[in-house]
Amino acid sequence: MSGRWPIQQQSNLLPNPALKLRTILRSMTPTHSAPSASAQRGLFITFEGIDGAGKSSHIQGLHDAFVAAGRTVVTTREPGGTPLAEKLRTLFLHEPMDALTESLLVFAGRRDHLQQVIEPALVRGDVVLCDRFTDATFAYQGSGRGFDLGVLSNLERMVQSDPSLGADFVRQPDLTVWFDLPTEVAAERLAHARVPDRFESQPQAFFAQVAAGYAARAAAQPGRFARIDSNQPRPDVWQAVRAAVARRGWLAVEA
Ligand SMILES: Nc1ncnc2c1ncn2[C@@H]1O[C@H](COP(=O)(O)OP(=O)(O)OP(=O)(O)O)[C@@H](O)[C@H]1O
Ligand SMILES: Cc1cn([C@H]2C[C@H](O)[C@@H](COP(=O)(O)O)O2)c(=O)[nH]c1=O
Repeated sequence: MSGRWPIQQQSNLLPNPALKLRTILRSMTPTHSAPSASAQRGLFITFEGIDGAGKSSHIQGLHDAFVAAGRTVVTTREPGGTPLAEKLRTLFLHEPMDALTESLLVFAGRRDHLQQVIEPALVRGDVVLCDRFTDATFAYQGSGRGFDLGVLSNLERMVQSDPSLGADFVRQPDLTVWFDLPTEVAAERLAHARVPDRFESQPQAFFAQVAAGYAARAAAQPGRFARIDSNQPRPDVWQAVRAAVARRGWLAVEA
């Protein structure tokens, strides 16, 4: 796959610090398109699913489609998205820790990411495409690790609040594209893909719990979620992703 996001994904495997820094900074740099005629509302779109569900190429595809439609796009990821949060990501993915520590690390990075990257981009009217966000914390730490969902809800409210946007404001994605794939298919795909990190090396039973966590979040907020059947050839998955965005009027329907 071409473009900058895959370069950043590979940074986990590459110990070269200069390359890592370069790829992180790239992720924070908006891709500018031709100026549009009128100011547009910012859009916050997140991408979720168990490891190996196949998000990556479609994030790049949506990036290209929004730029072609005249939008400025920021492509980013969690854990990560800022220099501080990328440092936390490295610890998160590679150091042993319990579920509370995982949750605190990921929400600390999220706070920085929101303040430094996501909220400013939305104020500018950009499209923010974020590979994973808080639904991943509920799915992985909550459902996967069995960590207290009430504590996660409190952290979500605290970290995603912004008093300048209202006393009760809690930032949520405008759309969450959920790539749903049977755990055995994801395991098969990952077996051929890369060296596994701390999460990717978990057994299928863990991913079954994570998948149940995503299903519960989607059932609780059906308007925000678009479930994509990822157990199809890549072009069909792409059509479904594009249609989910087009249905909301944010991209034209593809001919
Ligand atoms: N529709 C598909 N059919 C077959 N293989 C696919 C499909 N989509 C992606 N893959 C392959 O599955 C593997 C995982 O895909 P990808 O890295 O895009 O998943 P991901 O959801 O971004 O994973 P992670 O969240 O773990 O980074 C890759 O080797 C990719 O080439
Ligand atoms: C945001 C977030 C992520 N995780 C897990 C999910 C994945 O296994 C990794 C991130 O790797 P990716 O290849 O970039 O998808 O981290 C999590 O456990 N909790 C979270 O909040």
